[in-house]
Amino acid sequence: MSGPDPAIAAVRTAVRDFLASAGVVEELCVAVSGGADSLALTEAAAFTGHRAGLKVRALVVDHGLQEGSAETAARAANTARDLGADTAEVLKVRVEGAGGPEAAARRARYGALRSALGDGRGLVLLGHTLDDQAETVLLGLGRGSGPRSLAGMRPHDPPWGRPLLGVTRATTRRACQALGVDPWQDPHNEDPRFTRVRLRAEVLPLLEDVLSGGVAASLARTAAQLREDTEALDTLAAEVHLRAFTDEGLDVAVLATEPPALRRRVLRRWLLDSGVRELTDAHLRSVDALVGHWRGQGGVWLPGDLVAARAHGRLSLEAPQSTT
Ligand SMILES: Nc1ncnc2c1ncn2[C@@H]1O[C@H](COP(=O)(O)OP(=O)(O)OP(=O)(O)O)[C@@H](O)[C@H]1O
Repeated sequence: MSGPDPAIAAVRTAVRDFLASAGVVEELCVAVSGGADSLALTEAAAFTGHRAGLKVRALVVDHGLQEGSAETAARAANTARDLGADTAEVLKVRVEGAGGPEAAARRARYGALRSALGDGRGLVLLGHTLDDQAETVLLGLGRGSGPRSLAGMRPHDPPWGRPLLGVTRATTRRACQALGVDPWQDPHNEDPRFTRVRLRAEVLPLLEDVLSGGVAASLARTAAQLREDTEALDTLAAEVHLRAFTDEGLDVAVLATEPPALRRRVLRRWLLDSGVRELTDAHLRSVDALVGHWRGQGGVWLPGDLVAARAHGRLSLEAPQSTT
């Protein structure tokens, strides 16, 4: 008796392993764009989910941005049902707000997917692959991002789940072929005006050639290693935060004895939790200088209209003094 096609089996195994390590899942959803990644994922989620007694809901977001988007979404929903999803819904969203159409679409998409999920312990599976992870890491390296960005996307990031971070895009394409489905090709994925498209089409193939292959897997491995390091450092930083915390602000004496890398993690968490938005590395280093390079300097202005200042051995965060 022959088993399933190897590509289908590889995707199913990835989903099975992911679900086995996900803890209790009460509701299993799959975010379906209609592309090869999310269709292969849908089949594997239905196959694995049904064996675990779970119903599988396919969620397709229609951003309404491209002509014929409603038909594309309806087709994706139908294919998801054909592949075994128990239900398939199209979520129509309005794309608006700051940051350009890509960012606005992303916000609307994740907002709609989150709202579609019930209150229980539900998961929305996303079809990001090993290649997506490699592109994220490479992009981050080129832009000088910190280890948090280079750690890439997390497989378990409730309510999001990414079971395919160890599966290549070529495998999901082969799985779709073996399943007899014709995935939707997003025209944006061919458009060289997008940095990510050029990275995918030009930079990664060249790197693969120069380094004799295996680059995408290596980049994904680097991300996984950095993720472990980042999580360990975050745990240590949370302990320092607890020791430094007082009602009047953070105790400088506690922070000053810590290595800068740990100190900046404490300060980052403190600033983000206090409402600072779009914190850059330069901001963070200026706040850190209030501890590590103290020469009586004034407060640091931060996005979100807040000022971090040092007084009486404490760091505090306040609204700026009005000058009128
Ligand atoms: N229109 C959509 N409806 C439902 N899910 C979607 C849609 N578009 C993307 N997704 C989900 O997100 C996954 C990643 O998609 P894609 O790589 O196109 O997104 P991205 O914009 O590159 O990444 P990110 O979602 O991290 O911004 C898909 O495999 C799918 O699970």
